Amino acid sequence: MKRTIEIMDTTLRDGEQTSGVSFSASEKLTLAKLLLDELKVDRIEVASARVSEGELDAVKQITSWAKSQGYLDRIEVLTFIDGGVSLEWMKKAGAKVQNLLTKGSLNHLTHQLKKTPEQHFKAIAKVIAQAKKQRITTNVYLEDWSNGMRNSKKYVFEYLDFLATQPIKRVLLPDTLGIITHTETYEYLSEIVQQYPKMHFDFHGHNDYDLGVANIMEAVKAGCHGLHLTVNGMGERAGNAPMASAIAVINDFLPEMKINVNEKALYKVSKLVSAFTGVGIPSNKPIVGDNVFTQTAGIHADGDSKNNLYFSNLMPERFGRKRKYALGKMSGKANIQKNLQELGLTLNDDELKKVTARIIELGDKKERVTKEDLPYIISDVLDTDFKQSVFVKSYVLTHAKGLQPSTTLSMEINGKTYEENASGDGQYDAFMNALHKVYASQKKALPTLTDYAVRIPPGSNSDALCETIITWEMDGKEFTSRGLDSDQTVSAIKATEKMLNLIAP
Ligand SMILES: CC(=O)SCCNC(=O)CCNC(=O)[C@H](O)C(C)(C)COP(=O)(O)OP(=O)(O)OC[C@H]1O[C@@H](n2cnc3c(N)ncnc32)[C@H](O)[C@@H]1OP(=O)(O)O
Repeated sequence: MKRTIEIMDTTLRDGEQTSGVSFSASEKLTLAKLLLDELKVDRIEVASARVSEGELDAVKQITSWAKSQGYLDRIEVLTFIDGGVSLEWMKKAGAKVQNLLTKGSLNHLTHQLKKTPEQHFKAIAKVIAQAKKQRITTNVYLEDWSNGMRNSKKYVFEYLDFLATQPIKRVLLPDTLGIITHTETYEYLSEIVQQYPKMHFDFHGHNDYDLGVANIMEAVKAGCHGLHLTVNGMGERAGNAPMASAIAVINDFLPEMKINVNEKALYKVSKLVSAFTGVGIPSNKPIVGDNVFTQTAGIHADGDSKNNLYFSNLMPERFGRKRKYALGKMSGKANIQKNLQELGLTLNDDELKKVTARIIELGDKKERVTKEDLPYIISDVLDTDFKQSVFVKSYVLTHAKGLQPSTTLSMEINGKTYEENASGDGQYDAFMNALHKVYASQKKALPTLTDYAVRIPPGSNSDALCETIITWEMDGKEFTSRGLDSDQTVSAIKATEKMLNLIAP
């Protein structure tokens, strides 16, 4: 029978300890719903007690929603040994599970709390008893436990002996500074799990040596019952073990384990956390990075069409994503064919060679080429019949202090001229609102904008040029268009004009 591993997400507590990150109450509530209902993690840690009024409000909103869903026992708050102050805070917040922060190393106990083990255990027993009286469940963190195992093992086991006598639900073992190797993780946890077979142990890994995922894997093998993870590996310093990679590793390499997490929701949650925190996802971040399902080299693209030679278990569709084929100087015919197929275009061998040569030439100049540029390149290289049918003819963009930005827009579509005005939250938003009016007047739908990135193009030799790359979605298909101009809004409008021509009948 498979052994179930509980997944506790701590993006909203430990993840928020990323320098410069602060979630608003409504963002915390939105993420709490997504984490429990769509990603289907078992538990979430949502805040540390006592932090601020804003945190209190956020936890109140989450507990009130969770209560209505019957989820209160899945919402956890980190608390302190403070004579009941944290418990009072929890009561106000309506939370029912505390993760009590205690000292897992003699070093921390002696130098930070300046207590003896006996004094510490007595104070902890008091908080646990108080919590029990208030019907609050207690889990206990042994902060700096990994250092404790290295330097004060006798203390750790004395402490665990004491905890075994206490009415607690789980023992939470953090590698607080991310200092242990995968071998130590396995060794320390095996010893503990075997010595206390009736207790539940969670492992909480940090990523300071980039060993977060390796360590959670060993923790599971050693018999741990739960893992703490954060979306995108958010967290203090180098962050925590990242959710997406950890889930894929458990599913693919530990088939005797069962987890409830829904792989298909990993990408969506990752994007939302990135949007709320303003912390970008590195393009090579496993599972969720922009580039991780893109084949760049011509040989790889070719092999994909020949018995799926370059496919692995890590299929993009598992995570709600799609394989892409990059265009640039490392492209061969196969990359271009794959992109043409998606656009519904066909070229003969000779044409394909010419287009490939042009794309390599553009790549050599460090130009970014997207699938959506192909019709323009083909038309240019082969002097063929890609006729632009949609033109942004002219526009006025206004931006004045104290007034909403607005746009007056004139478009030509299949030879007919349309004019509209609209306001918006920014100049581009106003432009899009005017565009929507033009298309609505013809009963035509526009794609949804799903991503918008602005950068200085590499190799442009001028910081006055700016490139806007917009990702769109329509009828389940995702596509990207690109515009280049010295003005940011104009570059976005150029990218939008390209998109309009691609969807034009
Ligand atoms: C494993 C982790 O990631 S732990 C993360 C825990 N969460 C947080 O720290 C949340 C953010 N922190 C805060 O908002 C604040 O630090 C608060 C509200 C918790 C406390 O603020 P302050 O009262 O100003 O104290 P300060 O931040 O200086 O914390 C140090 C005090 O906490 C004490 N302390 C350390 N660990 C604990 C503990 N487990 N339980 C109780 N007190 C503790 C220290 O001994 C020190 O006390 P002292 O001033 O008497 O020497």
